[in-house]
Amino acid sequence: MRYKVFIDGQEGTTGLKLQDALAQRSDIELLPIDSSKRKDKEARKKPLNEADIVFLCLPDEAARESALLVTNPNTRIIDTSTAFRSDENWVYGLPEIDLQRERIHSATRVSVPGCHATGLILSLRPLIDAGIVPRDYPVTCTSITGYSGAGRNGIEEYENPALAVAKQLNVPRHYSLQRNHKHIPEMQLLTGLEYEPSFTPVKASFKQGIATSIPLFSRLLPRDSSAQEIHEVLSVYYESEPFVRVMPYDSQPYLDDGHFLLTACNNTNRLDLFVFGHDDKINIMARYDNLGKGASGAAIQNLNLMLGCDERYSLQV
Ligand SMILES: NC(=O)C1=CN([C@@H]2O[C@H](COP(=O)(O)OP(=O)(O)OC[C@H]3O[C@@H](n4cnc5c(N)ncnc54)[C@H](OP(=O)(O)O)[C@@H]3O)[C@@H](O)[C@H]2O)C=CC1
Ligand SMILES: CC(=O)N[C@@H](CCC(=O)OP(=O)(O)O)C(=O)O
Repeated sequence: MRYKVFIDGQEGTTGLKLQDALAQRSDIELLPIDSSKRKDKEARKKPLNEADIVFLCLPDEAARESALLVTNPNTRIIDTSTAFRSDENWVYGLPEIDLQRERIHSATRVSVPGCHATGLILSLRPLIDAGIVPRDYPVTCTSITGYSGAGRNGIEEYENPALAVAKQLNVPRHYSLQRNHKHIPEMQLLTGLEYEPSFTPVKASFKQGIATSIPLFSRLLPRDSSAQEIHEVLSVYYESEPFVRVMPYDSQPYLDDGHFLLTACNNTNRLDLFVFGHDDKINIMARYDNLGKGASGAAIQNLNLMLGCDERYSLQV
């Protein structure tokens, strides 16, 4: 069986990566669209409704518009934008938690998690489910990401030497300083936290790779859980996951002279989870490719689950 797939937004960062990966697959026929018509509503309607699976790789507003253009009940949609992640009619595409894998398999509408949200949710959800981190814990998280997360315009800005000098883009930049980043609603919804996490993203002058870091204090946890206990819970939770690797406890040997290498999962769909800590202080870190498990890789993982084929098909571990 060959599935018809249409990528709406196929000339953008996420769309291009998806296209490259799917063009190699014998089980998929990519439906074309004339480049000059790619923003034309009428021209998009045809492939949107001929496809078995549609990927939306568009800004939020355009994704909402395209989803409404799909009237064929047999067309299933995978959306990479923020538009539907908190929508109860859509399945959140993070198979590693709870019953999401089964839900994704039978879903007609799947939203791909936000890049920053992926690290926070995978770090905390098992601990909240186990009662180690209480739902009212005051969670804070810092995430450092490569500039490709900002899409085509962001990439052009960083890769334009004159602009990069004028705007001092060689220096890491904090943003969403009002603690209002667009991933906060999905972070709260999918962890079940009572309060919004205090989330600080930082964009830096490297293209690809992301790392989230979440500090916890044993004395604020109901069972005074230690870093080692937290490591054990995460290891068991993700034991059989193909893409989540819980690294050995307090992995000093994996560090470069005490420094964390956040690009180590680039060009894979893998996410590495680390637990560091001593005495009262615990630090949970996740590293992955913002364009892999943070975007296109996660989109392909969801596609594989929806089609019932090997979850790892065309993905690097
Ligand atoms: N980059 C990343 O790491 C991640 C991105 N995402 C999300 O995925 C989506 C795509 O992001 P990304 O690929 O980075 O963004 P890009 O800006 O690189 O690409 C978006 C594409 O959509 C096209 N487009 C814009 N408006 C319309 C429209 N009305 N109709 C049809 N096409 C349109 C753009 O064309 P043109 O350039 O000509 O305007 C561009 O080709 C976004 O919602 C983003 O938030 C999700 C996870 C990670
Ligand atoms: C570097 C950078 O600006 N990153 C973007 C997120 C990229 C992303 O993947 O977010 P969505 O999937 O929700 O669009 C940001 O933090 O807003």
